[in-house]
Amino acid sequence: MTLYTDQNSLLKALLPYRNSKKIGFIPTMGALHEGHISLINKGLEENNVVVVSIFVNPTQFDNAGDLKKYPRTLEADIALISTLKGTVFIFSPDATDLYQGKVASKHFSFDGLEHEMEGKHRKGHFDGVGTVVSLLLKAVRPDKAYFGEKDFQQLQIVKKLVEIENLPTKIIGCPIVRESNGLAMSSRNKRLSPKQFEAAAIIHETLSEVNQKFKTHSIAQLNALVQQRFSKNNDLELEYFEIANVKTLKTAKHKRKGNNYRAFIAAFAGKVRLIDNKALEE
Ligand SMILES: Nc1ncnc2c1ncn2[C@@H]1O[C@H](COP(=O)(O)OP(=O)(O)OP(=O)(O)O)[C@@H](O)[C@H]1O
Ligand SMILES: CC(C)(CO)[C@@H](O)C(=O)[O-]
Ligand code: BAL
Repeated sequence: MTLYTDQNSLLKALLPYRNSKKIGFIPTMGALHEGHISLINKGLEENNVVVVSIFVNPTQFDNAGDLKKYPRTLEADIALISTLKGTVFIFSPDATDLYQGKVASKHFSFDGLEHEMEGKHRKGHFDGVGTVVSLLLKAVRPDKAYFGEKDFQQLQIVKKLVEIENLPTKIIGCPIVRESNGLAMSSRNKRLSPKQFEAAAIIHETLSEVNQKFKTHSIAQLNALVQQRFSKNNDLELEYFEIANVKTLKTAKHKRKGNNYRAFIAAFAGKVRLIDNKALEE
């Protein structure tokens, strides 16, 4: 493991890998957990070197409190990555080095993907994500970059970004890694009290119930079921539940033959916002 805190030294270190070797890339905001490690290990299996960026990107936050409280655990992240087998470069720049000037978002159109779910509830979020991922992909120039399905909408948007910007990187989606109670691993889980952590299992339980009932129930019935389940829970507040088409991410009101759907939840445990999703089997 080697730590780089500026683009120039990272780019120099990557030079010997540029021609015949493969470079894998895992962008993160740090506070690493087993979900991130699964992405890094996949990157190590498929490439000669893996770059892990650790950068809490201010332009994708619409909530100053969320940005301030975002867990920052660089020393522990370095220690965790040091236990892995293979060549890993950690890239942990400051905002001015990465943005090379004004720390601000560019505006993107991702064929409307940016207006759904997370886009509706976190203003400017996908402009911030698009801006920073574009900067990172242009700097690192990886063969493959790995993103988790926990942030399924982000994964689809990043695939669209490389298409729009004609970038050569292949975007790989990776399955969601969960805690033993089913809660999707997330850096923000570190902010949950033990009680909230247990209560948050309702998110995955609900998605699993929706999946079990998807064949036999209408979307309206499933919406009602989810609202009712959350209304009985005092620790979690539902922000949205949506069944959406996997390609357009548009809300599905009725099931249509030949379409694939996924169920999505965002919920608050106190001030901590959690998201999860599940593929629905017909
Ligand atoms: N449980 C998980 N399983 C698989 N991939 C994950 C998981 N959690 C995060 N990732 C992926 O890791 C990458 C970096 O995510 P990020 O650093 O934002 O961590 P996070 O745990 O999603 O944090 P948070 O949701 O609190 O921002 C993203 O591609 C994300 O989808
Ligand atoms: C892709 C990303 C690293 C961009 O800041 C972030 O949105 C994340 O960690 O999912
Ligand atoms: N993992 C998604 C990054 C964010 O919540 O801003």
